[in-house]
Amino acid sequence: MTYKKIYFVGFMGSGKSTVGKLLADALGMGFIDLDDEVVKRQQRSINAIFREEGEDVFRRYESELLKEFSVKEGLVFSTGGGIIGSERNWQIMNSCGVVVFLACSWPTVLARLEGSSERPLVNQNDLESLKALYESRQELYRRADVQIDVDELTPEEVVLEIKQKLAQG
Ligand SMILES: Nc1ncnc2c1ncn2[C@@H]1O[C@H](COP(=O)(O)OP(=O)(O)OP(=O)(O)O)[C@@H](O)[C@H]1O
Ligand SMILES: O=C(O)C1=C[C@@H](O)[C@@H](O)[C@H](O)C1
Ligand SMILES: [Mg+2]
Repeated sequence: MTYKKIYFVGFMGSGKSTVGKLLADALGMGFIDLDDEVVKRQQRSINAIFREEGEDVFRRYESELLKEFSVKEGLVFSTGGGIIGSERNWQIMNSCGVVVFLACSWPTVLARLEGSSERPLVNQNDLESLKALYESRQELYRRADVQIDVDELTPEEVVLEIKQKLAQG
């Protein structure tokens, strides 16, 4: 079955990029990783954008691309971990498709992000402030239409569970 659009949201390391690609392939839908699209469009890394123009400008680029892709059908998106911070982004996602939250515990996030240097918010923050950011976002992520608790699941199992939940409507 092809859906209009599916948007993955969740904290860094929750598996949005990994699972998004797998689900798109399983459903025969196109796949867009919004972080990768910003990098392609800007021809700079996310670290460089944060360093040279700051987080607010990165958020603007991210929102512009979300809007730009909203006219296309049959796409699965992995969004950046902070997409949920803007009401405008929610309006676009809610009006264009289904939002799926990959819920991941803090210890699992930590294990998955170990050694990561591509994520400016991981580089900039100490563990305590990164955890505070994680906690402050949970309520926003829970606004999604569907939640999958991913800690104990392989990416393939996450995909199966999403397919089941989407089929239930
Ligand atoms: N269900 C899973 N089980 C085990 N490892 C996973 C699972 N999902 C993702 N991973 C691993 O966790 C790491 C982070 O995954 P991924 O890059 O997909 O997260 P993300 O949500 O896209 O993060 P970001 O918001 O920073 O882009 C990768 O090394 C990936 O292989
Ligand atoms: O959680 C966040 O705010 C971010 C997550 C990444 O996906 C990137 O979008 C960027 O590093 C910011
Ligand atoms: Mg990603």
